[in-house]
Amino acid sequence: MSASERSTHPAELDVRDVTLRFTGVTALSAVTFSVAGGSVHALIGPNGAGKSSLLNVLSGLYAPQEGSVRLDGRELVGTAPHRIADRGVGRAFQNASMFDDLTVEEHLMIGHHRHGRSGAVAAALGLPRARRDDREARRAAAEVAEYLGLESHLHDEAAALPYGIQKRVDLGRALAMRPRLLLLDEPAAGLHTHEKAELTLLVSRLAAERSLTVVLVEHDMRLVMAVADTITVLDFGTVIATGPPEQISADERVIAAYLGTEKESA
Ligand SMILES: Nc1ncnc2c1ncn2[C@@H]1O[C@H](COP(=O)(O)OP(=O)(O)OP(=O)(O)O)[C@@H](O)[C@H]1O
Repeated sequence: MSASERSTHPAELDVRDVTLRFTGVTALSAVTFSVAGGSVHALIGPNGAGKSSLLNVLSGLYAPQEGSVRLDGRELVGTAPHRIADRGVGRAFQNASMFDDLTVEEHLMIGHHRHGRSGAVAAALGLPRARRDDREARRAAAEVAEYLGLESHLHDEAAALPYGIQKRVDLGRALAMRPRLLLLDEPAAGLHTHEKAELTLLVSRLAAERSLTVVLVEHDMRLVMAVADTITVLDFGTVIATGPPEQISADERVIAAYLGTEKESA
C-alpha cells in the first residue's frame, strides 16, 4: 500500500510473543499486548526493561527472532523501516536531531514528502507534478506548524532553536507524514515543567484530533497517568502488567518493580 492509498482510520496494533535477543541478552521475551485504534498506549518500566528495543521492533529497526507485530492484521516483522513508514507508522525520537541548515518548514516538508509521487528527477526538472507535490508539502507543513504552535518559527533554522522547540519540530515531522500509528520515544525527556504540561495536553488531544493511535515510551509517570488509555509494564524484557492507569498504579508487581522505586526516589 502506498502512502497515498493509505486509509485515514487509526491503526490497530497487535504484538504477539515477540522475543528479541542480542548476544548474551534477551531484551524482549514473549512480549504480547494489543493497542486499540485511536487510543494512547504507554510502555513503561525500569531502565533496561526493553522499552526502546520494543519501539525499534515496531518501527522495523530491529527484527525479533520470534513473534509477530500486526498493524490492522498485516505483519510488520520482516518489513523494511521505510515500508513500515509508508504503511502509516511515524516516529518521534528521544533526542530530536535536526538537519543542519534546514528551516523548520523544510523539516516538516521532509515528513510530508513520503506522500509525494514525483521523484527527485522530476523535482530537479521542475516538472508540474513535482511543483504540485511541493505546494502540497508546504501546505501540510503550514497546517502542522499551526497545530503545534510553530508558525512563528517556520523560517528559522531548526538546529539553532531551543531544545523544547526542536522536540516539537521532530514531532511535527512525524505528524506531517500523516501517520495512523505514532510512536513517541520519551517525548518529555529534557523538557521544562511548563513544556511537559503543554505536551501532556497535546498528547491527550492527538489521537482524537488527528485520527491516530499513539504508543509512547515515557519515564514521566505524571504524564503517562494523565494521557494513557492503557499501559504495558515491562521488567527485564517481560510484560508484568497491562491495563488502564488506575489498575497499573495499584498493581503490586508494578509497584515493586517500578513505581515503588520511583516513589522512593521522589
Ligand atoms: N543494540 C543492542 N545490543 C546489545 N544489547 C542491547 C542493544 N540494545 C539494547 N540492548 C540491551 O537490551 C536490554 C533492553 O534495553 P532497552 O534500551 O530496550 O531498555 P529501555 O527499557 O529502553 O531502557 P531505558 O529506560 O534506560 O532507555 C538492555 O539489557 C540493553 O543493554
